Amino acid sequence: MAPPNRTNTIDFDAAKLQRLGFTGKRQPKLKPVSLAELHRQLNLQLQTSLDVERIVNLFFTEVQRLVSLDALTYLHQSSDVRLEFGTLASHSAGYRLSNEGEYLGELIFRRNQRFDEQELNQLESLLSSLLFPLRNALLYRAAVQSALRDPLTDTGNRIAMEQTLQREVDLARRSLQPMSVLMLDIDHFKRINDQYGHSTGDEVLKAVATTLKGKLRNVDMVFRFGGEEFLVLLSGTCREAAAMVGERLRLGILELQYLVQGRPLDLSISLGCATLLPAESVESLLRRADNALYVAKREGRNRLSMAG
Ligand SMILES: Nc1nc2c(ncn2[C@@H]2O[C@H](COP(=O)(O)OP(=O)(O)OP(=O)(O)O)[C@@H](O)[C@H]2O)c(=O)[nH]1
Repeated sequence: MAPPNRTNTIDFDAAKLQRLGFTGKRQPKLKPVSLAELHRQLNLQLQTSLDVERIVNLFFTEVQRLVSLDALTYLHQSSDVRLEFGTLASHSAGYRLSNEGEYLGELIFRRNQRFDEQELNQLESLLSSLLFPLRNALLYRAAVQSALRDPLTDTGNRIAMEQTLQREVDLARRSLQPMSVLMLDIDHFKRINDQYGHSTGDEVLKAVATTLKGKLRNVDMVFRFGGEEFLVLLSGTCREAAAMVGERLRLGILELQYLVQGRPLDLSISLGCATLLPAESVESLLRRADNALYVAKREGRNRLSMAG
């Protein structure tokens, strides 16, 4: 038998907030003292962080003082957030959270035992304490992310690249996993700007970035760290696999049919590939990738060169 699932929509406008227990009216069968106390505690605790994961985890832990749960899932696709706490269970109660039209994600409570009406009322009431901390954390996350993105190509910017590289190098060292980078540059990009204008140049940059992203796995990261220079970070990737990815990207750009004034542009990229050596620094890894890129340019462009 399929488990009974409940999906509800909650719009936390002012009226709803009142209905959830701030009107002074007692709700049937609720435990007003402990519910009120939990609201008070949640209001204090959830304000202490701007981290979405920490807030949802705190909420999951605290709510269990009133309603037992086995798991909690929180999803906010456009922010790229998917959180799972606890272990999967057969019964669920899902809520679509929004505040005055602003979508704040989906929250699913899960449990092996069916939820009763009183528990659902309590959960719904407690959700109101999550609302504003969660909204603030999502806004903060969006602000941080936009500070790390290149708005033209929607790839990571130089700051993001530096932060991520250091983290990934540390991780690769600790986990003894390989890691490679591809540094790439559009060939004769200046000619495109000179011949067709800067805005066409911008459109070409966007098309190249989109093609690169389309040819990579989700876990691979693309950064635009200079005018027409990109870095692809390939975690868990050895030299041979990185060379294959580099070739795939080179061919992808070569096959890109970008039309200007009805005619396809001749587009190509040159790439330098370097694989992290034991105890190597980020600076050294980048220097080797840059040297390899220089070799690819010198040897005629539209090619991949491997760092020694
Ligand atoms: N449209 C546009 N052009 C940019 C941007 N950033 C840098 N550029 C241009 O990119 C060009 C880079 O030129 P070069 O460094 O000479 O390189 P190239 O013409 O690609 O030649 P090779 O790399 O040697 O193949 C310059 O004309 C810059 O003005 C940008 O954001 N938009």
